[in-house]
Amino acid sequence: MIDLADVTVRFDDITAIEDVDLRIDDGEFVTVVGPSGCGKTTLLRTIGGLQTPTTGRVRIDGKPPAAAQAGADLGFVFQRHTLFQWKTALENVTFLRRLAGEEPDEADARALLETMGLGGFADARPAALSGGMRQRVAIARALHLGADVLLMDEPFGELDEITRDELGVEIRDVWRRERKTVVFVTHSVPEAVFLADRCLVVCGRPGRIEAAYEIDLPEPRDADVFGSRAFQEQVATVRRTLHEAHDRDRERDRGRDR
Ligand SMILES: Nc1ncnc2c1ncn2[C@@H]1O[C@H](COP(=O)(O)OP(=O)(O)OP(=O)(O)O)[C@@H](O)[C@H]1O
Repeated sequence: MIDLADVTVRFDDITAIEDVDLRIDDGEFVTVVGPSGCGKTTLLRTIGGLQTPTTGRVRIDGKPPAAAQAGADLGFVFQRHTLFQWKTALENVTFLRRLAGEEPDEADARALLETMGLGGFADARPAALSGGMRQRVAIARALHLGADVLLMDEPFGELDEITRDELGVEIRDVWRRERKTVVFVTHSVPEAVFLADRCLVVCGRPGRIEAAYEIDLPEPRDADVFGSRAFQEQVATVRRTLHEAHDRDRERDRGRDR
C-alpha cells in the first residue's frame, strides 16, 4: 500500500503540493489528472522517493520510498528520453534488472516485448523506433524489473491520439493480468478516466486533491469503451470538476490581487 500523510513539498518560495493525504491499495490503478503546474509530477516523484517531502510522510508497504527503490519495488516510466540509445530494445528491457543486481530473464523480456507489440524489434536500437514504440519498450522494461509499483509520468504525452488510445488499451490489459499498483499522471481527462480504477483530480497552486472518482467501466476495457455513454459521462464529470476548481481558484486569486 502507498500511504501519504500530510505531505507538503516546497521549492524555495513555491509550494508545489500542500497537505496531501492519500492511500493507494495494492493492485489499484490510480490516475492523476490536472492542469499544468498543479504539482502532479512533484506528487509522483515524492511517492517514488525522487523528491523528499518538506513535511509529512510517505510509506510504500510501510517502508520509506528509498528502501522500496533499493529493493526494486518501484518501476518508473517517464515521458521521454529514457532509453539507452546504444542498447537494443531487448538490452534496454533487461538492463535495469541487471543494475538492480538481479538476473535478467531474456525469455521474459522477449515475451514482454511481444506483448507490447514489438516482437520483431528486439534487436532494434531506439533511433530506429517510433516514439510510441520507444514508450512500449520503456513500459516493458518497467514490467521486466518486476516492481510491484509502477509510477508513470505522462508516458504517452508525446504521442498522437490514436497511438495513445492504443497504448491505453494495452496498458490496462497488461494491468488486468499483472495487477501491479499503478500511479499514472496525465493531462488528458479521457486517458485518466479510461485507465483508472480511481481518478484523482489535482488542482490549484499549491496543488491539492480536489476530488477522487471511482471509475466504473466494463472490463476488459477495449476501444469500444471510448464511444460508450458511461465513459463519456465520467469524462464530463471529471472535466466539470476541473473547470469549477479552476474558476474558483481564479476568483480567489483575483480577490487576493484587489
Ligand atoms: N525542482 C524544482 N525546483 C523549483 N520549482 C519546482 C521544481 N519542480 C517543480 N517546481 C514547481 O512546482 C510546481 C509544480 O510543478 P510540477 O512539475 O509538479 O507540476 P505538474 O502538474 O506536473 O506540471 P506539468 O503538467 O506542466 O508537468 C510548479 O510551480 C513548478 O514550477
